[in-house]
Amino acid sequence: MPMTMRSLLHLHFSAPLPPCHRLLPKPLLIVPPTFFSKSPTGLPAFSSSSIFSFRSHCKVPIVHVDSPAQPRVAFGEIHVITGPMFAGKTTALLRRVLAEKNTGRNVAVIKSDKDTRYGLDSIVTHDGAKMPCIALPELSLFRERLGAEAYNKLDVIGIDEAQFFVDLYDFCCNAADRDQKTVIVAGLDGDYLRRRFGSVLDIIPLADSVTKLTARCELCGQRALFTQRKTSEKQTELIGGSDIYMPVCRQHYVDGQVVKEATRTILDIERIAV
Ligand SMILES: Nc1ncnc2c1ncn2[C@@H]1O[C@H](COP(=O)(O)OP(=O)(O)O)[C@@H](O)[C@H]1O
Ligand SMILES: Cc1cn([C@H]2C[C@H](O)[C@@H](COP(=O)(O)O)O2)c(=O)[nH]c1=O
Ligand SMILES: [Zn+2]
Repeated sequence: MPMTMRSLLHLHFSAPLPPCHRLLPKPLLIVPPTFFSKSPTGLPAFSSSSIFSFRSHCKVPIVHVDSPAQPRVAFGEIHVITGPMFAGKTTALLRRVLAEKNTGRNVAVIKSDKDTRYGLDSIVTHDGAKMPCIALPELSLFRERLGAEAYNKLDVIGIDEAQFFVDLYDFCCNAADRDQKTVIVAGLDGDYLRRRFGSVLDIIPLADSVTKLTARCELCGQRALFTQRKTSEKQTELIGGSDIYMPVCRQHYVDGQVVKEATRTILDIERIAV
């Protein structure tokens, strides 16, 4: 049964568009050639006059695809790499961006300017591997900092320390849905209390792929899923490396929390006793 014009338009416009699409240009109507050719019943799906009226009624650009098998790439991609500290997130990001660059694609890497551990002009792994990057307080400044012409030529955007970007969701949404970029995002899923960290978890529904990496537990060598803070600071954001944090398995995370609670209780008792 050939799709009728009304059902096609209903299908195309009935799905509610999520908020990030508010900035998008008018939606494209992508139709395969079969839409305007013979229908399975042998009757033309639409006569030439109805095509004209379809175009005049359909107030959105119509993009023909060459064939249903190879539609033109009209959208980008989002790939998320997450896990605890020392899991290899930056290493994986660096490798994927290099792989894209080696295929001739135009790449750029962004990191949060809050990450001052190794300077602001590169992303640096805990092993010391480096790649030039642009350090920003917010992702919305990227296009302006790079320049519109250079941005439009970009194929791949890498983002490191993604947990520090408050505008991660909208940036990724627009870069992939509107600007046809491949966005590769590396960031912590949880903070030292195993709570969601920034907006990394928010972009999971937008993602083509999600990779959760693990490190090695500093205390037993098992898979480390969590990051334990070794110091007593309580704020969520505290920049640092192995001086402040260590990756731990579930058992040693829980044990560590018990020790911290017991220590806190003893200190409170001593404080009261004085
Ligand atoms: N406990 C650990 N478990 C795993 N890797 C560790 C550990 N401590 C140090 N490393 C080193 O850290 C590297 C990962 O660094 P990096 O890619 O910057 O991780 P992330 O970005 O996830 O913090 C590993 O290749 C390894 O050499
Ligand atoms: C767990 C945790 C980490 N941070 C900071 C510490 C580092 O500067 C980065 C993570 O770096 P990496 O590339 O993943 O090694 O985040 C923080 O501010 N708060 C935390 O709870
Ligand atoms: Zn352990």
